[in-house]
Amino acid sequence: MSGSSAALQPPADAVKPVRHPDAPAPGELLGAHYEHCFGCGPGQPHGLHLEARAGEGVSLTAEFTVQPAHQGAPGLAHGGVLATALDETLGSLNWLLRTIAVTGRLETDFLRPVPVGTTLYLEAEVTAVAGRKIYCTATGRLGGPGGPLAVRADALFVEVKVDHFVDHGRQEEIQAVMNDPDQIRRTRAFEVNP
Ligand SMILES: CCCCCCCCCCCC(=O)SCCNC(=O)CCNC(=O)[C@H](O)C(C)(C)COP(=O)(O)OP(=O)(O)OC[C@H]1O[C@@H](n2cnc3c(N)ncnc32)[C@H](O)[C@@H]1OP(=O)(O)O
Repeated sequence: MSGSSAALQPPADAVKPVRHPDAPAPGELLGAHYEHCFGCGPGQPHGLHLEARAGEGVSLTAEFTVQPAHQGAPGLAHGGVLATALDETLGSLNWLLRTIAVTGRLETDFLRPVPVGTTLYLEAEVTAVAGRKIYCTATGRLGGPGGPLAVRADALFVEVKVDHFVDHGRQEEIQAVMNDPDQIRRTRAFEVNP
């Protein structure tokens, strides 16, 4: 069974999402938003190393190859890892809106088992925006963009300020980010250039 709950139905005053004029061009790789992110960071040995690429409008594609470290059952991807891949892909959409947002709700359907060694081809798009609320949807297919549908998700992201991370993140990691001028510049650009 699939289909999102009432909590993920955009309200009547929701509007269509608008791609930010400074969003990466269609086809461009988005790059990691944080080196140690479990979803996309190159500094996480057992992370997903998911690579997202801008699409048309407020959409993107992403790929993730299931590694032995991602198993739940023998030889199969753990469902939580697959949910992470969907979450990360959906979160990457916010680069196209140039908005900082975190997952408020994520509803996932697991339709087919995903073996270790499989590359999951993900597609995501923002469907509606209502104030700070960003509604989006994603699919993951086996072996190719036209392959069998294995997972899908609907989600609500909520826009936050950079202070969200500064206030709640562990001091050690926050300080390390604060000491990295490139990271600060990248993040602040979202706030002063909405
Ligand atoms: C450095 C940069 C790097 C960028 C970093 C990017 C990281 C991306 C990583 C991938 C994505 C993640 O995993 S992010 C990590 C996982 N997520 C989190 O840690 C978020 C934890 N939750 C929270 O911090 C909070 O609950 C928030 C921010 C989501 C919402 O709190 P808030 O700011 O006080 O806002 P609040 O008033 O409660 O909610 C605003 C509106 O959203 C609705 N809303 C909120 N939550 C829900 C919900 N679960 N289901 C339905 N609706 C909800 C409310 O009803 C309300 O609607 P209305 O009354 O206005 O109609």
